[in-house]
Order: sequence, then structure tokens, then C-alpha cells
Amino acid sequence: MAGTSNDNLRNSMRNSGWPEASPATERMPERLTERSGAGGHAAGRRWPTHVRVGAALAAGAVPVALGAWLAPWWPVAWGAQSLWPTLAAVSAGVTYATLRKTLLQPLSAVALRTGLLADPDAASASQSRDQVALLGQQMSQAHERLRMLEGALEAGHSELRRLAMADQLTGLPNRRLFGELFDHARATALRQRHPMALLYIDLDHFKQVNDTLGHPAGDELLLCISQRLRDAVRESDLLCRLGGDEFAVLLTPVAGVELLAQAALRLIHAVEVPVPLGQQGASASVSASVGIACFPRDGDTLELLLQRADQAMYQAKAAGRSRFSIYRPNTTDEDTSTPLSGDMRLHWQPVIDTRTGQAVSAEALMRWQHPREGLLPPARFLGKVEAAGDMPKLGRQTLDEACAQMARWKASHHSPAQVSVNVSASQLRDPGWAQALDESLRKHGLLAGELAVELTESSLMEDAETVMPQIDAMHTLGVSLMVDDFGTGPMSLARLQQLRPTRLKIDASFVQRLPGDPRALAMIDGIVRLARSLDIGVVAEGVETAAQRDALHGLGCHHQQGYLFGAPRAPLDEPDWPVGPSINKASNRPIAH
Ligand SMILES: Nc1nc2c(ncn2[C@@H]2O[C@H](COP(=O)(O)OP(=O)(O)OP(=O)(O)O)[C@@H](O)[C@H]2O)c(=O)[nH]1
Repeated sequence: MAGTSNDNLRNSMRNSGWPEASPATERMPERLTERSGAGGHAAGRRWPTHVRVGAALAAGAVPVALGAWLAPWWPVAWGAQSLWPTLAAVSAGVTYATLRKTLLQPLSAVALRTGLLADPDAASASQSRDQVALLGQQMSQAHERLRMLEGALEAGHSELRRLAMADQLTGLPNRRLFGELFDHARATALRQRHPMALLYIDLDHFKQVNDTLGHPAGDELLLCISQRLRDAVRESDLLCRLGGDEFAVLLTPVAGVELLAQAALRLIHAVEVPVPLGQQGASASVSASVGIACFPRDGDTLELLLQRADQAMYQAKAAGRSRFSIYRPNTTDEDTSTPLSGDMRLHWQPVIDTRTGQAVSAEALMRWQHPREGLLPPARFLGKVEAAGDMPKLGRQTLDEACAQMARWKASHHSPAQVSVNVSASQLRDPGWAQALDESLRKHGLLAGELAVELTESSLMEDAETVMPQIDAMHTLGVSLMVDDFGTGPMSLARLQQLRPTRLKIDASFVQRLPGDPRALAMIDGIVRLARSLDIGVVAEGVETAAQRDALHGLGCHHQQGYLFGAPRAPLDEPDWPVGPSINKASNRPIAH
């Protein structure tokens, strides 16, 4: 009988969903039922087992639990016997109060409830047991419901958190989550000592999409572009929508500026593919401008990096959009140094004939070794030189150094067929410019055909009365004329004919869209055909991938320049690019003297 009561109690505890009993609680009912022998017959009446168990718990658990609770104190108490009664009394009081609240009251409630259920006059013992089991089941169900409610609450909570952290339209992390993710990435970058790059992406003229096709179409386009951006970055990179038509990518880690440029171009190309909209076969195209700031060089916090990448993005927009720009700190106003008082040097970048793999010419690019900021490209200092009116002087200095380098290469039999120098509109305003050209060629013993001058479309369109006589003088000397950044300026075909350039340099912004953009392909195809019909050579600049090279080659543009073939670099006595036949020979044009 005692065994059955114990089993019932254990079963109902188990059924109730309470934790499996510990050895101590397992033992407790046995002790309790032993003691319940007298108590169970109180008032000459034998109570049902569960009532006796409840009462026994109330009566008998106290000394047992008290003994267990006080066990650790015995040695201390024996050591100070005079304190023992006080200690025991206090301990007993505390223990009883605790047990009463946590164990006895709930158990008494169960006992009372089971007692009521098991009316001894009406129900048999087995009915009582069934009712106890039912009560246990109900408690278990209530417990299960509570657990489900807790689960639902937790799920709701995390959904709320996700919604607060995600962009509603695209599901991408929003700026807030991006901030948290950035903190983790930053900690890893510092620990592993690797740099990161933040790319700020802003769609170009996105407002027009909303204005012409409607806001829902704009949303559809944003959603599609967000997916493309996600596909264009690695798993380890972080992408977020900053808001509106602005996104940010954190590239981590970044292995060099070339890979950084490739990543930026991949994102730009991903945006440019036309987006199908709606059911009617309509589509829309947008481009993106990207600004880049690097961690830790340009900033240590997300705010600073975003601010600087944003600045760079505006530079990309100002330079014609659909391109990327890397943040460069501005020189401070107090900085009074100029390139003429500093160290000016030339770096060289080859133009390759893709049919032979050999360099046919090399372009001289100015670099200024700034006393504090290191080696700076022309965009960082030419404005200052122009403002100071020093451009003619710097131009002559550059021209002379380019001719000197070509002479050195010729002497060591490692020269390309031609070198080119960039000339600005203000240099053309220098009345002594054509004479300076002639003097440099003579001084270094060069043939006129070994030198080319690169002028942008916009410089050539300035003030025809000043420009044309200089160009004519140059032609008379036999120096080649190249039109730089062709396709981006205002030059008319009439002016093109008048200028009689030797070559057109197709602007990098067209090349960067290859091979995926059919409009860029069509544009380059048109330029190549036009140039060929006018007997003008063509060079593509900004070639960075093999796919771009092959697409250009397929269009008949074989002279190419870009990081794929070599970055601008300081001159070597024996350049490591393979030197081939004369560019004029390759394009079947005689060298003029
Ligand atoms: N469809 C849609 N449009 C949005 C959303 N959020 C912002 N815009 C619009 O996006 C446009 C962003 O325009 P801007 O970046 O200022 O200008 P833009 O036309 O892209 O011009 P540039 O950035 O100078 O090239 C604004 O017209 C906003 O109203 C959006 O969630 N959905």
C-alpha cells in the first residue's frame, strides 16, 4: 500500500511536468508514509492515501529538510556548543519559513484539492487516484500552455527586434544593425590586423525613376538592386540600406587596392543591368556612384568612415557618375607647399597592343611627393597649381622630364615607340608652348613622332582662337595629338575633323561597363568605326579585367591601357613591359618628323 502511494505521488509529480525528482525528494515520500502511520488514522478515520501524503508532507518534511539544511553547520555548532541551541532555533525558523512558502503551501493546496476530489463517501480509492492523475494532467497541460505562451512571446520579441533592425522594403540590415555588425567586424579587424573598406553606394538620378514610372516601380527597382548588390559581395562582407537610394557595403578584409577597385566595379555593374518592371515588359536602368573610405586609414568609427565615403561618393558624382572614387583627405588651408617647391616625378603606364601583348607606348603621369602626405596624383594638386598660375612652368618641366626618360630608354634599347604627356588648356595659352616642345625634342635627341600630347575634349573645345594655332604648330613639328577622355566631352565632329588627332582615348567610364552593358558596347563600337573611317587610331583606357580586354579586342580596339596591363609606376631603366613594334607601325601610320 505504501509503495502504491509513493508511486502515485511520483507519477502525479511526473505528469504535472515538474522536474524529475532528485534523490532527496525521491526518498521523501517513503519517510513521510512511515510517519503517516499514526497521522493517517486521525479522529479514528483512515484518510485516502493522497490526503495522508499531503498531510505527511506538511508534518514530516520539516525535520527531514531541516536536518538536511543544517547538516553543513553541525561541525561548527559542535565546536561552540553554547551557541548550538540559538543557532538551531534560528536555522529552524528560517528553514521552516522558506519551506512553508516554497514547498508546503503548494503541496497543501494540492492535498486539499485532491481531498475534495476524493470524497471518501462517494468515490472509491481508484476513482480518487484517477482524479489525482487528472489533476496532474491538467497541471501538466497548463504548464505546457505556459511554455508555449513564453515561446510565442519570445518569438514575437525577436521578430520585433528584427523589424527594428531590418529595412522594411529590402529586408537588408538597416543603419542601426549595420552599426552593431560594424562593431564586431572592427574588433576582428583590429585583432587580426587587417584593413576594411566602406563603400557608399548612391544611385544616380533615381528620382527620375519615381517621377516617370511611379513610386511602386521605384520600390521594385530598389528591391531588385538590393538583391543584386547582395549577390555581388562575399558572405563575409556586410551590406545595408542606409535609406532612400543609398546602400553601404563593408568589405572585410580587403586585400589591396586592386581588389577593392574590382569589388567597386562589380557593384557598379550589378546596378547597371536593366531592371525588368511590372508585367508589360517595361524596364528601367540606373547607374551608381560609389565612394570608398578605408579603415583604419580614413577613420576609426563608422560615422567617420560613412562621412568620408560619402564625400568620395560626391566626388564620383562630380566626375561624371557611374564610377567610384576613393577618399583622399584634402590638404589643409595652411598648407602652403606647392608641387614646384616639392618633389615632382613622373610615373609611367604602358599602352599594350592586345594582338602582340607588347607595349606600344607609355603615358607619363605626374606625381608629387608631398612633404607630409606622400605621393599624390594630379587630381590632388593640379587645381592648386592652376590657381597659382604655375601650370605652364610645371607643364614644361614635365615635358622635359618625359623627353629625358624616353632618351634614357632609347639609349638602353628598351624604349616603347612613343611616350605621351598630358597637357592642360592653360598650357596651350602659353604662347611659347610649341617652341618649348621643339626645344625639348632637340635637347634630348628625340624624333617628333616619338612624342604624343594628350589633351581632353574640353581643353580642346576652349577658345578656338588660342588652341588651334598651337595644335597647328604641333602638327607642323610632327608631334602626335591624342584626344583624352573621348566620349565624355562636348566635342563636335566638325571640330574633330579640324583637329586631326592621331588617336582617340576612349574614356574609362565606357570601358568599365563592359562586357555586360550593350549600350557601352554599342558606343565603343561606334567610336572605333568612326575613328577608322577618319584614319584615326583608338586606345581604350581603364581596362581592368580580362573580360573588358576581350570585349574591346572583339570590337577591333587593340590598343589598351589599364591596371590589367600595369599600374602607373616609377620608371625602371629597363621597363618590365614587353616593348614591341612602333605604335605607328601597328596602326599603319607613318611617324612624322
Ligand atoms: N520608390 C522609392 N523612392 C524612394 C524611397 N526612399 C527615397 N526615395 C526617393 O529616392 C530619391 C532619392 O533622390 P536623390 O538621391 O536625392 O537624387 P537622385 O535623383 O538619385 O540624384 P543623384 O543622387 O544626385 O544622382 C528621392 O526622390 C526620394 O523621394 C523608397 O523607399 N522608395
